Amino acid sequence: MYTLLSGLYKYMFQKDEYCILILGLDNAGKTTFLEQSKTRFNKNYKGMSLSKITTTVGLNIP
Ligand SMILES: Nc1nc2c(ncn2[C@@H]2O[C@H](COP(=O)(O)OP(=O)(O)OP(=O)(O)O)[C@@H](O)[C@H]2O)c(=O)[nH]1
Ligand SMILES: [Mg+2]
Repeated sequence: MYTLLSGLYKYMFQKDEYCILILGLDNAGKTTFLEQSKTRFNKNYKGMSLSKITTTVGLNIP
């Protein structure tokens, strides 16, 4: 019974999770696209100014 109820709860309230790979050459606009997407779809996220985005060194894990 507990499993049934917890499964129903998860089905109703859990958010879907997606994995997205952004692939492109240097200076293709990957970081800009990521920042713009986060700004557009996350109301609480205050986006980085476009002029401040420079070449990414290492990883960019959101
Ligand atoms: N005109 C134009 N410029 C863009 C667009 N998207 C990004 N840029 C510019 O392209 C340049 C590189 O953007 P980045 O987002 O740093 O590119 P990146 O793919 O993350 O680069 P790396 O981190 O070096 O791999 C920046 O000067 C951006 O302002 C676009 O849609 N149009
Ligand atoms: Mg980058």
